[in-house]
This record gives sequence, structure tokens and C-alpha cells, in this order.
Amino acid sequence: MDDHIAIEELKAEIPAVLVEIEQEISPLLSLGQVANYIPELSNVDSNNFGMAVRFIDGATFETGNSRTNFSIQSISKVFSLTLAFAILKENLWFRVGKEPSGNPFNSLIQLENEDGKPRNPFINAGAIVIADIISSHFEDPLNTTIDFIREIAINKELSINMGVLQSEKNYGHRNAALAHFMKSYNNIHSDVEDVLDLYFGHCSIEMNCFDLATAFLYLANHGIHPLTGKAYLNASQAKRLNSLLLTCGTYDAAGEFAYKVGMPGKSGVGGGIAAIIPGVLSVAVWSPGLDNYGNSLAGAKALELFTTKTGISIF
Ligand SMILES: NC(=O)CC[C@H](N)C(=O)O
Repeated sequence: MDDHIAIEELKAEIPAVLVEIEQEISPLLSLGQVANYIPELSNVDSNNFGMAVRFIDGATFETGNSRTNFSIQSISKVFSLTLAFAILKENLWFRVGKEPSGNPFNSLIQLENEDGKPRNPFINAGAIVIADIISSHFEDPLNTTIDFIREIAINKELSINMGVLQSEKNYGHRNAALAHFMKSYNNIHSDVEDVLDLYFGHCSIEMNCFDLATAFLYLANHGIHPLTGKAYLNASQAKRLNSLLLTCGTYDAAGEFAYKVGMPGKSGVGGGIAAIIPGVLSVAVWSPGLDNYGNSLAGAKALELFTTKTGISIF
């Protein structure tokens, strides 16, 4: 079938699919556990659910609380990796691996066995190394990172939630331990404090589903943002980043997520998940209740229903 016709038929289906998804996930909203390591996250109402789909031509479909801001947390690791990948290119992989960890995102154990080189850029240790690379490269790394995210989200208003940032710092002992441990292996070059400020800073940015779907469009379009024409990665780098999202984007549940959803995606403990289908669309979903792996329980189900009902996935 002609690609264009297939895409137009897909678009026509989506409003009804979103209605069905919202109905079907509703009993799941109470089953997840909202992140409770900082008060700002534990106070978020678990009944929230939002979803936004954006096609690379800009067509948009949304449902629920798709314009309510939430803490993007680890989804920000995709944006920081994009910046670091553009700086170091393939040399990046001397500092951080590209294998699934099979361990929780904040695990310390593997790091010791592997001499301070994190398994991949999406576990906390890996994202802290990425923050170090950005810290060493830019004069004002946090503002550079935020400006980059504002640019790809096409939203100048995006900002950090200062309450979340302060709590991340107050309760960030495990991340500090990871950073210091890697410093002992000389895999952190800047001051640990500066690196953690950047890491906590980008985790504390707030976005909504519409913003996130917009921001992921460059990954759905071979590295070029289709709505601005700006290139952030070349096609090979975009392929590689998407491969990492598929194998590592949802931590030790990445196999299950790939099996059920069939899209490269990234989750965060704020309950967001953003995913893409190359050449077609990006989709972001938000529901704060998490499963045992720290991924949005209803959010992952919504994405599974999305690919199942529409029949579209990367496979
Ligand atoms: N998985 C996540 O979203 C973790 C991010 C969180 N800020 C942390 O460092 O623990």
C-alpha cells in the first residue's frame, strides 16, 4: 500500500484508539506506586493519565491530561545523551557501555565489577558520566541543556521545578555515591558537585506529554527535527540512539517493554514514557503510578495497547 495512504488511514484511526486506551487503562491507575523518594513526587495524584501522539508532519492527537506538566526525570537522559553523543561521537563509548544492565537503574553492584564504567547511558551511573561530559564541554552546562530541550520541544517556557531539584539534592545520596565511586576510577573528570548539579537539574525539568512528543520527533526522523528542519544527530547516530532506547530505555524491564510495546522508548520515575516509530510518529504518555522497575504501569500498558490496536510498531 502507498505509504502516504497508510499514514492517513492510521491518523483516522487514532482518535477512537485513544478513547479505548483511556478506558482500558483506567482500572490500572490505582495499581502503580507513585515514586516516594522525594515529597514532590509522592504528592502527585496517581489518577492522572495523559497521552499525546505527534506525526512527523506535525499532526497531533491527545487525550486526558496531556498538557499537565510533570517531572521528566530519567527521560531527560535521552536529551543529555544526544548532546554528549554529538560532542564525543563514537569516543563516547570509552566512558560508558551500550549493553542492557539487567539491574535496577540506581544499582551500585555492577559498577564495582566493571571498574567504574556504567553499562549504558540510561542507568543513573551512565547518565552521570554523560553529565560529566557535558559539564566539561560547556561553560554553562545546565542552561545549555535546558535551552536544547526548549528548542526540540519548541517551547521556550520549559523550566526546572526548583522544589524537585532541591529534594533531588537533599535525598541524592545514592547518586552521589555512584558519582564518587566513578571518580575513583577517573571516569568523572569535573567536580562531583558540579556533575550532580547538572544531573539533578535536567531530571527536575517539567514537561507535558505534548512537549515530550514534540521533543522526541528528531528521533522519529533520523536525527532531524521535522518541524524545524534542524539536525541534532546524523541518521546513523539516530539509529544507534534508538537502538539503545529499545535495549536499555526501560532498565531491567527493557526486554518486557520491547516484547509488549515494540517501540524504542524512555521512561522516568515521574511516570512519563516517550517512544517513537521511525519515519512516522512519536508518542508520550504519563501516569504517575510505577511498576516494580520504576516504569509507569498504566503508561506502559497504554503504549502496548497503542501498538496492538493500531498494528503499527517498529517490527
Ligand atoms: N529512573 C529515574 O527516573 C531516576 C531519576 C532520579 N532523579 C534518580 O536519579 O534516581
